[in-house]
Amino acid sequence: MESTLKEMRDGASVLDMDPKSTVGGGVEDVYGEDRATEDQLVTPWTISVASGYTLLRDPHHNKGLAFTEKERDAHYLRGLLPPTTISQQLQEKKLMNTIRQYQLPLQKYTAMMELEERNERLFYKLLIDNVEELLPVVYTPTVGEACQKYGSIFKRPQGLYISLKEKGKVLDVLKNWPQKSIQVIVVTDGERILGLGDLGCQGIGIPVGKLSLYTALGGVRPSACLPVTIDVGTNNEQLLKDEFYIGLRQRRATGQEYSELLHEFMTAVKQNYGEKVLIQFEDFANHNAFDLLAKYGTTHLVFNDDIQGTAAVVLAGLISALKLLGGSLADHTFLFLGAGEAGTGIAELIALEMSRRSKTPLEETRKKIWLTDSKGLIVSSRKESLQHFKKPWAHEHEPVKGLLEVVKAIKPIVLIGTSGVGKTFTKEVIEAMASFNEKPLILALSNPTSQSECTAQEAYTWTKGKAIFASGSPFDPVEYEGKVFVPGQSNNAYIFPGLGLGLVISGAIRVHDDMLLAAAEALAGQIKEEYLAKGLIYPPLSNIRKISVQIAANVAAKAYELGLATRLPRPENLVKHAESCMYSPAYRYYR
Ligand SMILES: NC(=O)c1ccc[n+]([C@@H]2O[C@H](COP(=O)([O-])OP(=O)(O)OC[C@H]3O[C@@H](n4cnc5c(N)ncnc54)[C@H](O)[C@@H]3O)[C@@H](O)[C@H]2O)c1
Repeated sequence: MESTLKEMRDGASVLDMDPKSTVGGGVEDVYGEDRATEDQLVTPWTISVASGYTLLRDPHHNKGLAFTEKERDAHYLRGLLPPTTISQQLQEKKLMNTIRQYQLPLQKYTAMMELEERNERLFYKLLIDNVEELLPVVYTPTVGEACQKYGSIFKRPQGLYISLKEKGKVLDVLKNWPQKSIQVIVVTDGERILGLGDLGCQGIGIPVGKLSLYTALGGVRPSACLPVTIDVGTNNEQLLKDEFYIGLRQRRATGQEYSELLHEFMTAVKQNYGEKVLIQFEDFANHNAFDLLAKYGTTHLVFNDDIQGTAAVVLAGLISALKLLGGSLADHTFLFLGAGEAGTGIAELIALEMSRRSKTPLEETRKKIWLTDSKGLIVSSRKESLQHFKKPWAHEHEPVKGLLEVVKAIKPIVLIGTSGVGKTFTKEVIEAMASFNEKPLILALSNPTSQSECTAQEAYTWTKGKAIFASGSPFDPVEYEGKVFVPGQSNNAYIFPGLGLGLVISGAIRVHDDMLLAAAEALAGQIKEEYLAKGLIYPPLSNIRKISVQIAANVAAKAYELGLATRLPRPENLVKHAESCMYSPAYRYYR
């Protein structure tokens, strides 16, 4: 153990250590806490053994009133806690009672963040057991408000801040992070936070939230997750004037200065953590997002959730919806409002799936898909002035402006909102969709709720109950003429945790489009007739850990098939293997 500790202190990768110390060749577990079964004793290692007051203030090992009598004796806790001993279940009950009493979502968010800083396992226990209730608290929509007000609610840094001040020293900054065996990094530059625009350094709330879902929904160990904000300034005037703003007080650096800092970060990550660390780009503005993905996609294990994760979750919903609509994807026409990262990313994956299934060239299958941006329908006469990622969608058609006119001209069966602008699916638009479709499929994907293109209530009432509806942020069930409609949540939270787990357990070194298709197919495979009967095109989020296992296994299988996996030999049963690698929040007993 002495030598292991020394290696940890020196930053040696766990992969360099005794191979028996890893879980079945899967997710590494430096502390051995997930390796032992729950009735075995484990040691609460930090760098030294934490005990007494320090142990109570160490969120990784603190159990509060759940410390047993024996542990209180062995770890110098006598007198530091009131005499009662309670179970993790009772702690969970108490905290859920408290959280439910808060009226404002932001109060619930703050309570959850404070819990994470106090008792990490209890935080994850709450999140996993109450996922449908707490996902909107730690993730969209509340995380959006938290980012907007981050300066005021900021208490302890929850991630790594890399600003222009750190240029030339990024590797040293990474070394300051206490955990050495990182497997997943979520990084943002804060320029396009949800549909809320440029929130600069305060965008850190998004990587923090996403990574808590990597653990809760995908089972990646919390200590293997690293949230990062790259701070190159902000163009948000309100934040620049806000005395509580926590970021650099300057306008955004662009061009060479921007790309040099990003490049230094990408290089340092690979140098410090190796080739198998997953870097998820999150909420970058589209003028950088596509270029970063293209630039680093061939040298790093990178993934853009807005472009690729959204695409996989929407494709999964569409594959499920075919059971209600009939026919194949290629038999239908799709229209997007919004031709940015999410819109073009989804469109491309749909076209790819159609192409693979019908053995038709991609250029042909793209013609079933139409996109609209702020200037109207994307058509060939606009091609010269279009951004590069919009060009493949410039089909032959006369120019059309206004969504209602576009809907009438294209007559899609699927209408997808990805513009980030709320209330754009008006009554007239939705009624038009219902006038020529028996079952129009309406996906209002923009986040948070305020930016949703329409509400679930509007979609069901304006189509007189004909619509199949899903949205990016959650909506409650709607009763229309005696029937209850349950809106699905088309959110990439269904995909990225399982996808990440699949990449980690296979030791994948690149993300390939076929892995996204594999993830989408695994998710679609989880939809049952009973859900479809209620109008749901996604399975309930309460099953998410099981869903993530299926996604991880499918993604890992694809990684092995493509020769991109490095954890050899390939485990025979990938579903069982994925399951066995997942983090459990149950308390461990300390010797
Ligand atoms: N549900 C999910 O899982 C999910 C995932 C990713 C993104 N999103 C949401 O999708 C939205 C867009 O994200 P993005 O990354 O694609 O942003 P983006 O900035 O890359 O793209 C926005 C697009 O909308 C267009 N647009 C803006 N105003 C418009 C208008 N009035 N009419 C028509 N088009 C307009 C822009 O020209 C651009 O093409 C955000 O609200 C984001 O939160 C949801």
